[in-house]
Amino acid sequence: MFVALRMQLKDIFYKIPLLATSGSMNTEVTSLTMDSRKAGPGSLFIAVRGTVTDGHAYIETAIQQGATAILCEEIPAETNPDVAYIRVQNSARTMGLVAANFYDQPSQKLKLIGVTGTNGKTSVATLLFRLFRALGYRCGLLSTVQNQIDDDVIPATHTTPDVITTNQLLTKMLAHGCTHVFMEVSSHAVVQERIAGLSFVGGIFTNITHDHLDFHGTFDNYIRAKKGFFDQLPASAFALTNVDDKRGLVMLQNTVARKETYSLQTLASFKGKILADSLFGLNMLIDEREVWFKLIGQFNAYNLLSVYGTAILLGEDPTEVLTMLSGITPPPGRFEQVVSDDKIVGIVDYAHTPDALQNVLETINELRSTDEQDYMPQIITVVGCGGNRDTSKRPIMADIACRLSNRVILTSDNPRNEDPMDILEQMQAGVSPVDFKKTITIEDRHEAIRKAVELAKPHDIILVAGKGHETYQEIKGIKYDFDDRVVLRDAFADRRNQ
Ligand SMILES: CC(=O)N[C@H]1[C@@H](OP(=O)(O)OP(=O)(O)OC[C@H]2O[C@@H](n3ccc(=O)[nH]c3=O)[C@H](O)[C@@H]2O)O[C@H](CO)[C@@H](O)[C@@H]1O[C@H](C)C(=O)N[C@@H](C)C(=O)N[C@H](CCC(=O)O)C(=O)O
Ligand SMILES: Nc1ncnc2c1ncn2[C@@H]1O[C@H](COP(=O)(O)OP(=O)(O)OP(=O)(O)O)[C@@H](O)[C@H]1O
Ligand SMILES: N[C@H](CCC[C@H](N)C(=O)O)C(=O)O
Ligand SMILES: [Mg+2]
Repeated sequence: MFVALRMQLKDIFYKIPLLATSGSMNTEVTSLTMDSRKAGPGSLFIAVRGTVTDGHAYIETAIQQGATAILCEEIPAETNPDVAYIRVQNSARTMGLVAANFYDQPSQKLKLIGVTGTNGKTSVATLLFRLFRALGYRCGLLSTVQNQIDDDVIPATHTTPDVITTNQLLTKMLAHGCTHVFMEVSSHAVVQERIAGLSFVGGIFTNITHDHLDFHGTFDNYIRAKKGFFDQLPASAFALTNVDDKRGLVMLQNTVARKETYSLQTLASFKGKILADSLFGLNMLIDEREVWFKLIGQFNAYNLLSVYGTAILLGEDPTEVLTMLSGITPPPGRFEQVVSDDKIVGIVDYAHTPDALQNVLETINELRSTDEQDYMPQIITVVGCGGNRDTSKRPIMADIACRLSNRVILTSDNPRNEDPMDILEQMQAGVSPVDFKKTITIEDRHEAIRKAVELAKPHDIILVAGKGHETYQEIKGIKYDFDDRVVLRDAFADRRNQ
């Protein structure tokens, strides 16, 4: 059911602090937008200062396209008498409050849980979504891979959508009868106020390591951004943190939410222990109960523990939660295995940060040594680093790949607007002279994966890192079809036919 929205400015700005207004607050608004290109008759255009340009420069364009009201930090020198202008301190933050009022506070009408941290957000949010569906609830998911309303998949453009889109999606979720929504909260989203005005019942912190220093400048700023999410939680919410992470408690320093912890190493509200970890899954002890899970690796033990803790904090029964959780599969592109007929194990994983790459490779190294055959399988890693993103992680990731693999093929991963060879040279700079002979540099990712398959012998493990679920390779503004899993599968098939 689609209900056309129509609201007067005085209702949209109910209880929102304003610095100045010009024009009538009885003006009717039928849509919200922060992009002049999407403004139409009856729009409220919100001028936001961005990283590339300033939305204030597009106020006139938005009015020409029919916008009847403008929310901004600076009212233009020349105003249009038919348009209402509202000046506020921070238009990005106010946009969140406006969106919540316009859509009638959807986040307050369901249980919204946010997940933040460098790695594990998609994994934890998706596991929660799958768990709560298995427990019988109608659920929503906002994640890097996709947004979802029960079975209905809505493509995602960001890890955390802009706040107007989020409120629209929450409204659809409510209409569908969803009671629980799990969303990723990226550090960009916190800084850009994409979560302003949302009402969370809980927040989860996974971990924090090196990433996005291009955007945040320093590691301290990055920590502050993640912490900003917990600072915003209300007293009625819970804040669940990983105390095995050095910054786990820092995250909760200033929150008024109820503090809860999880750990594999120390005393915590939710305590877990790994009993066995293999290519078939994890055996863990959680709250004195022994359970087998389908996920692999220590990092997934943390993800599972945070999911368990969240479910208990939301009032679910421990035994039922563990029973359901033991049957749940990982999200796409997270340690996804593609095995050849002659038993080469391909692993496609979204590890695109130094910490994630290290975790995945350490896991592969540990699991490899427990294999039964006489032959010690070789690890061949195919990896690249994204263009127009944090440059400082490039040499570090190449070094980690070399230290933890027998062969490394350096290749492209969404070069975007950069020259792929520049990125590859920056990666090569991190490789020690001793390790250099392990590496081959092949700019074309397709060729790189085929080379790995050509080099592999039965039982070897090929890790294709960085793109996981992605189905494109972005080069100079164009997204070409590309899927690591498909390329790997095709290369295995060609090997069989040779
Ligand atoms: C660096 C960054 O985060 N950019 C985001 C930001 O864009 P921006 O600040 O560059 O915007 P801008 O181009 O300067 O424009 C400023 C304003 O003018 C408006 N405008 C602009 C042009 C015009 O003709 N008319 C007009 O109205 C724009 O709509 C915008 O409101 O705000 C936009 C609207 O919300 C986002 O789409 C955009 O995401 C870009 C595409 C992006 O790639 N973001 C990535 C880095 C990101 O956000 N990633 C995180 C996950 C990271 C992780 O944890 O791994 C995510 O949450 O997805
Ligand atoms: N708890 C964890 N700790 C460390 N590494 C993890 C953890 N969970 C997953 N990983 C690794 O990080 C990769 C990305 O995981 P995931 O997609 O869940 O993270 P994310 O935080 O959503 O990433 P993004 O910032 O791109 O949205 C996985 O493919 C895996 O290699
Ligand atoms: N959310 C992350 C994903 C990075 C994935 C990697 N494949 C890349 O393109 O760098 C980003 O937009 O920075
Ligand atoms: Mg994610």
